[in-house]
Amino acid sequence: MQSQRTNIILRADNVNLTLGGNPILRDLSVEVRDVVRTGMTTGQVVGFLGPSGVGKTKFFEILAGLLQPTSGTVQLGDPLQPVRAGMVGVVQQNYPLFNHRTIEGNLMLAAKKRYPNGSEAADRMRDVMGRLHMADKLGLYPAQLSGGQRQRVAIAQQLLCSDHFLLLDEPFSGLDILMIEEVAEMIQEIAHSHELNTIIIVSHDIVATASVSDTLWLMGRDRDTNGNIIPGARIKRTYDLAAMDLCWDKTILAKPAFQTMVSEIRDQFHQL
Ligand SMILES: Nc1ncnc2c1ncn2[C@@H]1O[C@H](COP(=O)(O)OP(=O)(O)OP(=O)(O)O)[C@@H](O)[C@H]1O
Repeated sequence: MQSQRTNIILRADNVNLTLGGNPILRDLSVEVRDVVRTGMTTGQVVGFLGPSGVGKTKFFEILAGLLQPTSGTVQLGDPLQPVRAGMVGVVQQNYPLFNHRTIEGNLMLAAKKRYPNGSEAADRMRDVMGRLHMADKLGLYPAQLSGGQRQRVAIAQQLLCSDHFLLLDEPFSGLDILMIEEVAEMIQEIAHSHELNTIIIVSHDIVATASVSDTLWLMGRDRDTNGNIIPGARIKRTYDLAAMDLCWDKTILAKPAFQTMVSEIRDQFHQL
């Protein structure tokens, strides 16, 4: 399908992070451009892959404005502006919800931060929950939901109080195959509900992540001429799945080019 990448809507420039004297991220630069398809609203989905301990979470926190890098900048939006905490919704794995409040009560707390007018907050909350096929769960308590349903509520919470950008930490972990498909569909649905919507997924599940992404970032470290690791991770490789015609279509999972890419990524993990 014909697509184009236009304005930059997220940009990290020469991000460095040193913790306890150890370089964790080194001169890390990356950008996300608005993907445009004629006659369609197309958001962006970036899959962010890398071996355990390489620095994904730290970069994730910097992208969300939750951690200040040692040097470098992150800008996002259209027009670009320096990231501040709250601009990016972060959905962590443990989906923190207040157990003594109903789902509606939990979500109204988030919605009122952004929409001080109670009836507007309630309208936005019902709209978001409707889009996530959860409108009938508003009266329940968190303990009455399944893990997947709690995840949806956590996503709804972030959609209500942030601006187009969502970071999902391990959205597929602990889910069975049917739930993975359902979450993948939901991610695409949210992404494509607004042109600027951009979802960044950090995950160890290469296939599920690649199946929903239009871009993949591979994070890793360089090696010197003797093969020793140079401390500090960078984005080692970017796959443009839109240009490779490997996105927005469930049938890509069966395409030989998709399978070749997945095994290439698996092989690269040993070097990253
Ligand atoms: N406060 C700290 N001081 C020093 N080093 C730290 C600190 N916090 C994290 N690190 C180191 O930073 C590196 C990157 O950690 P990070 O949590 O970002 O990795 P990750 O890629 O998200 O790993 P995983 O996939 O296992 O969650 C790790 O090697 C970790 O030991």
